[in-house]
Amino acid sequence: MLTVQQLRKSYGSHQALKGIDLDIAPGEIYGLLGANGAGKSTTINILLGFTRPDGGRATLDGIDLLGDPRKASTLVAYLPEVVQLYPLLTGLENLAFFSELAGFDYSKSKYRDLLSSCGLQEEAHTQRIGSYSKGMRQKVGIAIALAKNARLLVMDEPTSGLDPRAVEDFSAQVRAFADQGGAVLMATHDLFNAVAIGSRLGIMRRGELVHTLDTRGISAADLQKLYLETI
Ligand SMILES: Nc1ncnc2c1ncn2[C@@H]1O[C@H](COP(=O)(O)OP(=O)(O)OP(=O)(O)O)[C@@H](O)[C@H]1O
Repeated sequence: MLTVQQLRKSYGSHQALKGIDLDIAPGEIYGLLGANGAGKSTTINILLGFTRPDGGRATLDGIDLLGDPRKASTLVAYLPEVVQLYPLLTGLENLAFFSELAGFDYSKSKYRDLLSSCGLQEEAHTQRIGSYSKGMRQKVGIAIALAKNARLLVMDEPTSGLDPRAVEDFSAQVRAFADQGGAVLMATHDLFNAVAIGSRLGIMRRGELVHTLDTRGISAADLQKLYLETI
C-alpha cells in the first residue's frame, strides 16, 4: 500500500535522511520511533508534501505521492500533535467545514455518526472547540480523517499530553481505521502505546531506519531495552 524507497534529505551539510525504505500494508499500524532529531518528522513531512526530498520515491496504492501532491492530499489524512481546529466553531461545524474543503458533503446525521463513532459524547458535538480537552480535539481530528475516506493516516506524536483513558479511546479509533483497510504511520516517543497499538515498529537513528520489528510477542520492556541499545 505505502511504499517508500531510498528517501533522502539534507539540510545544508547535515544529512537528515540517508535513504529510508518503508512498506506499510493495508490494515497495518506502523510506529516510527527514534530519539529527537532521528528524522521521523522529516520523513512524515516529505510524505505529506510539506518538505521536498533530495531523492527517493513514495507511492500509495501505486500513486506517486511525491510527484502528484494534489492527488496525494486526497488519499492521506494527517493528525499532528495538536490538531488545529477553529475554536469558535463547534465540533460538528469543524467536521463539516473540513469535510467540505476535502470535497465531501455529508448530512448532519452522518457528521454526528462520525463524531460519535470516534467516541465524542453527543452533548459535545454542538459545543465550541475552544472548550474541548486535547483528547476531544484528537477525536474530531480522527473523525475528519474518516470523513475524508483517506487510505493512509499519518500521525506525529498523536498521544502526547493525553491521559491514559484518552490514549485508550484514541487507540481504539486508530485501530478501527486500520481494521477498515487503512494504513497508519505514527511517529511517537510513547513506546508503551507503540507496542500496544502498533503492528510493526521501526527505530530510526541519525537519518537511518536501523531496526524494524513485529510487535507480536514483544513487551514494552523488551522494546525499551532494544530501543535504548539501538539509539
Ligand atoms: N527545516 C530544517 N532546517 C534545518 N534542519 C532541520 C530542519 N528540519 C529538521 N532538521 C534537522 O533534521 C534532523 C531530523 O529532524 P526531525 O525533526 O526529522 O527529527 P525527529 O526524529 O522528528 O525529532 P523529534 O523527535 O525531536 O521530533 C535534525 O537534526 C534536525 O535538526
